[in-house]
Amino acid sequence: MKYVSTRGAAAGQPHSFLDILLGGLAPDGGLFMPLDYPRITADELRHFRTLDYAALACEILAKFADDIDRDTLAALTRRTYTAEVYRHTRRAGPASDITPLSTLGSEGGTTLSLLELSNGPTLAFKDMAMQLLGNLFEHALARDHATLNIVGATSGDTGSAAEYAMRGKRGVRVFMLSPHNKMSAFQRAQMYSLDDPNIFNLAVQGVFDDCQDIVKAISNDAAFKARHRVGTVNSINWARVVAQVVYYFKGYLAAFDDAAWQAHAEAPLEAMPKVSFTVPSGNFGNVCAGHIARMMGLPIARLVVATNENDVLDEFFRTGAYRVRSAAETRQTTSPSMDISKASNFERFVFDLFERDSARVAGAFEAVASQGGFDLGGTPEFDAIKHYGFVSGRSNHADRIATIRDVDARYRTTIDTHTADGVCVARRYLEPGVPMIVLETAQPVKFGETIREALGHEPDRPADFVGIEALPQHVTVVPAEAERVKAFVAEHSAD
Ligand SMILES: Cc1ncc(COP(=O)(O)O)c(C=O)c1O
Ligand SMILES: N[C@@H](CCOP(=O)(O)O)C(=O)O
Repeated sequence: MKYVSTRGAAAGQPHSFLDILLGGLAPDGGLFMPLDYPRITADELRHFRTLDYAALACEILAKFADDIDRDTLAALTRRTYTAEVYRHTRRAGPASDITPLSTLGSEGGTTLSLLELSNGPTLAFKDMAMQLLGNLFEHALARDHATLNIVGATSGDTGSAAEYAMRGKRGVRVFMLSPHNKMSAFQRAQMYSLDDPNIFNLAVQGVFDDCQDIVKAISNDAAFKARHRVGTVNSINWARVVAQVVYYFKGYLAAFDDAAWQAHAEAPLEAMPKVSFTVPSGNFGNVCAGHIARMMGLPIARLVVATNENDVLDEFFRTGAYRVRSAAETRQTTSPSMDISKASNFERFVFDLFERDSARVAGAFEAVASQGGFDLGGTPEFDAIKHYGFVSGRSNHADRIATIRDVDARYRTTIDTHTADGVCVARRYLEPGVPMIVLETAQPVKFGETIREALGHEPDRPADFVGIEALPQHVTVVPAEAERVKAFVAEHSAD
């Protein structure tokens, strides 16, 4: 499989998977995308049902990473997706399911379920891809005898997932930018209490988008990037997205019982039953993976993009206007990891929507940089969005509180604030006979303040996180200036 930039001008393209594994943006400022999508067959889908998570991940990754030999890939996925690593499961299924599908109940003539993606070391869906990335990076660096300085941005969960995945890894240093004082107390403690010598936390005086802009500025500085061997772990990195594709397949495979599979034992892909997914969204990385799964042929009816009060994406899918917000307009909410007003991966979807016309994509994102957005309202592209299954909705603090209370009362299940945004919006799109799967993106303990407000008690806390907020914290506060961050990286980078 070869990869090209969404903006079309990346030198030396197309590239292989290993070529683009460690980097971030393409050299022309675009994002890497596969030249085309590998398509699955109905028989393949039926075969996937016999596989455990590690084997399923190997099958799907092999379609995108054909420059890693199959045995190595199998060993890497087997080492990553273990019951020991994804051990924080609370409700359904054995831990070895890795991402159990947990049925809430029947609503609107269908089944409403949660796909548990937060059972890994840091209790958020980021662990699903990040643990694999840690092992892939180790493989690539060992091959090249190289070192890597990872510069990343987080609104709360990517940071801890990356740091837990990379801590102690030889030749790797992590410089993680987070918005100063804008994450939950638990999220801050998770990141800042690490004292591994290869981990550096930088609290940026700004919002998440400022952190992300700095990461992109560094990624766009080819000389700095090369001199300090800068890599990235945000979802601008293609490997992050592709690792997230796997659990859409897993969710689909778990959504139907044996009788339904038997009834479709000979059915072609078009006749297989469909599911819908609702995805709490901010940077568009998670739902972008759903889009890719759908483009590969996974029978998905709807991809529901759920936002919080920071509703840039909801506005786009309702009206066609993509209008990014300034730092001052970005709200600090109780689903803080989604407090994002410039969604990095949205460009990947626009690339498909514009039928891979990279000049048009470049023009649209130049308009984002110079005029703050673009408007597809009333154009054929806006009409075409429905063919991709996308719909959207937003929720707010009151909705989150009401949804957390309702799910707790009806189903004896405590959900986190981001998953609550998802459940709230999913309920607007239930269709009889089409199972609705909401991606559970974090565990409630990460947002204890809001859970207390909603339920009047503390969420359950895994034993390994008891007392974490009281540990000493290690963080350097910096202004939202790329040059200041570069100077810090240059001073502390791995040789
Ligand atoms: C808990 C949680 N939910 C949802 C999101 C939004 O996901 P994405 O940025 O991939 O759209 C994030 C951050 O990415 C998150 O940490
Ligand atoms: N919500 C994320 C923001 C970064 O998203 P990413 O998927 O691009 O890494 C976070 O929790 O940090």
